[in-house]
Amino acid sequence: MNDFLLTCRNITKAYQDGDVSTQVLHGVDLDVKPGELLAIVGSSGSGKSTLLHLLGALDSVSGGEVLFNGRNIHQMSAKQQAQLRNQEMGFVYQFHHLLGEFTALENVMMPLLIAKMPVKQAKQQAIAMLDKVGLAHRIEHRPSELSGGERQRVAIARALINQPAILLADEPTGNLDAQSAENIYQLIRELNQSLNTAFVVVTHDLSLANKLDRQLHMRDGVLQGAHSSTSVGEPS
Ligand SMILES: Nc1ncnc2c1ncn2[C@@H]1O[C@H](COP(=O)(O)OP(=O)(O)OP(=O)(O)O)[C@@H](O)[C@H]1O
Repeated sequence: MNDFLLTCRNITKAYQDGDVSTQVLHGVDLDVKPGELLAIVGSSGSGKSTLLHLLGALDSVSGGEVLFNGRNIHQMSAKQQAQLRNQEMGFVYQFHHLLGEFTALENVMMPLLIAKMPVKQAKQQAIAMLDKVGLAHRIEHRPSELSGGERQRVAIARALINQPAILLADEPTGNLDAQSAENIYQLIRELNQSLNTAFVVVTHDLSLANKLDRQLHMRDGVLQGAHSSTSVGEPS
């Protein structure tokens, strides 16, 4: 047993397309502590998004294991994985994936309604979360009526509404100007402090990566220097 929220041991991933197998991850080890802000950087195609998907059980591993609070998430049933994603993990995708026909408020309420919370309570909590991300004045706007930075903030609010222990974010500042990117960083820091949410952020934005607690480099499907400084386990 250890104190890590998320642990990866020797994860491998190969994509199979007919007879062609593309090995993308070559044995990734990673430990994430509760409340840690971790950046994963690396060149395009090195496997960062692939790893993020495996951390959230959005795709299956070819080998190795991912433990969340000591539980192997790739051995869970589809139903258990869905519950894990709805209640214990949050995701912010590269292109936010907000539902265009719904307002900011409805988008943020959605995970609560999926978790069967009564509408009135879900609405109150979603308004409070949108207030936390600085969008109290935009709750009735649809994604097309929001700026890029505002959309990212709605996506973050939606990802955090169930108070997950960890948020997995793919390029949360991608396509944003410097000021909007700085605002997203400030938001991550504030939410981390007020909710103790751990963040694993895949990013090309080095100014964001440099401000987080720890930065790891993905090179050719291997994460360099991935053991936490307080890890007491045997180095691999
Ligand atoms: N579904 C798939 N089938 C086959 N190959 C894939 C698939 N998804 C990704 N790959 C390959 O896996 C490699 C890693 O992709 P991944 O998206 O993880 O990289 P990345 O480091 O996140 O890149 P970027 O910084 O450009 O987003 C790439 O070479 C890509 O072509």
